[in-house]
Amino acid sequence: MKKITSVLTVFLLLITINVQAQKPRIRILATGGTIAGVSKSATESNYTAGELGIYQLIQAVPQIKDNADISGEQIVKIGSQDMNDKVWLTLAKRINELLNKEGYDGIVITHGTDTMEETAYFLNLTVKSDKPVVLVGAMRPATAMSADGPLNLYNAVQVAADRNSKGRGVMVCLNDAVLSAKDVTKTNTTGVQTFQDPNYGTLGYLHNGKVFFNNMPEKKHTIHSVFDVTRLSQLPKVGIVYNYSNASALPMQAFMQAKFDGIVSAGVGNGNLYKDIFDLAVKAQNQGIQFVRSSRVPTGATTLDAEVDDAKYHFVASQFLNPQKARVLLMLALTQTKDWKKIQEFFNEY
Ligand SMILES: NC(=O)CC[C@H](N)C(=O)O
Repeated sequence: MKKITSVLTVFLLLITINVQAQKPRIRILATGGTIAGVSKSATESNYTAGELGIYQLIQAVPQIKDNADISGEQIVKIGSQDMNDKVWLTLAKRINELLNKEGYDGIVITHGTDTMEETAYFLNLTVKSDKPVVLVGAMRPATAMSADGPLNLYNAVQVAADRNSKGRGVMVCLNDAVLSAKDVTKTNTTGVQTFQDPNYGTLGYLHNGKVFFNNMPEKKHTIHSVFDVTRLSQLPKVGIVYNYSNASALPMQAFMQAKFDGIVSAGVGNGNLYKDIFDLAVKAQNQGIQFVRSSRVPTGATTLDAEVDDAKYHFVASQFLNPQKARVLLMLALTQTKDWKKIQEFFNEY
């Protein structure tokens, strides 16, 4: 009996050692951006985004293999100013396969910073897993003096490999900060500290490659999201119109003529509209084009029924979503319903 117990103990010990030795399997999906950018010199500020491939990026930071089993694949090689619905659908579907069918433990996406917040929010609503998905980029090209890409990539892998990252939705990791896809925004055109959450602060931060979390996102995301793009090959068409003094209503007219499915307004103040845009918004809504009020102001919510009577016109208020993220949620909402009340509920919940 004693013999059986000791054999069993050794066996269990071996299993434990083996489990501990297994590093989390992290897949890096590369899309381009400055993190893969190349310049003629180390000090020049003009460069071409997205030049380096995924294997060069992985080779440049061998330390990412210390705590994770790393593999990579190239999805596209673009500056993120050219990001589009097709790449979003490819990314969402591929991530769902990798996490739910191929047994990966986490995903890192290298991405240009210009539209990173939009891709992050789209994935936050369409990834069907609570495993970590982390977007990372850089503000200085790979060839620059003090390039920020290598440390950002190392940090992003640490976040994707950390057990405590689970259930926090899609995250953005740059400059030692971990930010929520829903609330993060690019705040500076050139500085390495560009990504901020001006309303709620960070989800966490990194120090010496260790992740420390201090917040959990409250709004619905990933496994709690009703949006499913598995069978979609395109998304509803939604455009954004900008409000300003003496604003032209021509962009509004163009979207209506082109029969867009929805229009988001980057309003002034609490989502207010220039009068010509307001008149067309009422018409658009009556024609079945859903109108969402957001704001060009970087902080605070666009609230329901402030100066505009949303209930009367069946407009939707974007709450804390900026215009570019309100566009993402409206596109996904329109895949489910055309009912403005239901769409407003989505904007309250997500
Ligand atoms: N810092 C950057 O990544 C900007 C490069 C490029 N415009 C992009 O968004 O991909």
